[in-house]
Amino acid sequence: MSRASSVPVLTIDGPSGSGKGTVSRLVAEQLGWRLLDSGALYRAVGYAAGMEGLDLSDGDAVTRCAQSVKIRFQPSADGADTRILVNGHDATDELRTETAGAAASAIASIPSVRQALVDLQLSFRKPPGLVADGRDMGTVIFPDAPYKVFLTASAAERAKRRYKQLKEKGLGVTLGTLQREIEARDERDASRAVAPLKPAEDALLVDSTGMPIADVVAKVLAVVRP
Ligand SMILES: Nc1ncnc2c1ncn2[C@@H]1O[C@H](COP(=O)(O)OP(=O)(O)O)[C@@H](O)[C@H]1O
Ligand SMILES: Nc1ccn([C@H]2C[C@H](O)[C@@H](COP(=O)(O)OP(=O)(O)O)O2)c(=O)n1
Repeated sequence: MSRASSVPVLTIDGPSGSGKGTVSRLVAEQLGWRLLDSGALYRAVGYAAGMEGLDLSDGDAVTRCAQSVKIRFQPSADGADTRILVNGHDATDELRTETAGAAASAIASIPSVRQALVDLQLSFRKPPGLVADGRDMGTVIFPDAPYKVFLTASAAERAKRRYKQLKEKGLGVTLGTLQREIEARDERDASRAVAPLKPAEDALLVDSTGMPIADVVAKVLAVVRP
């Protein structure tokens, strides 16, 4: 799937709440590499399909939406925050909700939707390098990446992290519901026929349960700079 390229890629795949987004951003900053948040693309398609009033299980309609949607990552002037524009609308806050995560997971199981996002993802591979965060970065999109990590943590810890994160954003959630939602999403992402959530054979497995973020970042950076 990926075209031959000499530009290095570090892939960071794993389940929801394992810390992929946080670790990818910090590692990309340290390396001075670009960042691909592939989950945001699936979230944006789910969101755009919802805005169009589409039935998320209507594969043809959602695929047309994925082929035509305009997604733009717009970094703030100081680079500390990135806004995500979907068809010109700043949808950053809506995209972070668990509802958007569940919609993303649902449309992500449609093979033609995944296919519609391939070229866009490959286009992020530019010098000096790319850190790619998702579910199938090391297995499907960048199988030739020289550096691959699969980041996990226990479901209980991932739910607690997400609970804290959403609470801080003022979103009303309960820990029990969140853990059930996370487990349901893991199950769907891991059991789908195309590009399921699973470690690449050549990925380093990192279990971040009980591990401070700085230690995870150091471990992942060491994959690129031993
Ligand atoms: N090792 C860690 N220890 C404690 N909290 C963490 C750790 N890694 C990430 N977090 C926190 O967990 C939440 C979810 O992390 P995030 O990077 O969004 O995960 P993912 O992208 O895998 O869903 C964030 O609030 C983040 O700060
Ligand atoms: N490369 C990817 C990235 C995300 N997805 C799907 C499956 C995920 O449940 C949703 C949302 O992904 P995202 O990485 O934003 O979610 P988390 O931050 O891990 O909760 O999108 C995918 O199928 N393939």
